Amino acid sequence: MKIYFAASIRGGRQDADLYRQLIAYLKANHQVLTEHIGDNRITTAGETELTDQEIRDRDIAWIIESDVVIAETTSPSLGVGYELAYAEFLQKPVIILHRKDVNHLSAMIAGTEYFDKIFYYVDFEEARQILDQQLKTLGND
Ligand SMILES: O=c1[nH]c(=O)n([C@H]2C[C@H](O)[C@@H](COP(=O)(O)O)O2)cc1CO
Repeated sequence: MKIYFAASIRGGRQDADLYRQLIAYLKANHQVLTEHIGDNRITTAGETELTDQEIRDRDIAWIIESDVVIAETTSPSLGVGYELAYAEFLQKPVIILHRKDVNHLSAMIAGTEYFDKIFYYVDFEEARQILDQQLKTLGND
């Protein structure tokens, strides 16, 4: 499957290592269109070699191309919120991962009926198991 992995960049890079681990795991069996999100050379400045319009247009094209959007939402990010709304607009399957006991997921995401696959997890291992199970279910649809 083609996966659009969404996670914070300008919203904060404190979880960049976790994003890298999740992307590496997904890449074993799938194509991840947004591998750069796990690159810890990307700081809160974002991808400085591209203009903001180039980033936005490329990412929307990738969401359109993707089979599923997976968002790690623990670090609040305007970009991830926008991408999730866009995925809803396109009726793309969406899986949301949010770490337990860190902060509350925005009501604008948690309160959207379309987002019915929101998982609260503790660590990479648990996230991996959730993704395994959810992607298997999607693959059988
Ligand atoms: O440099 C970038 N590259 C990029 O692909 N994005 C996209 C992908 C991420 O899922 C999301 C992060 O948004 P934000 O930067 O507002 O945290 O936006 C965002 C930026 C910077 O805003």
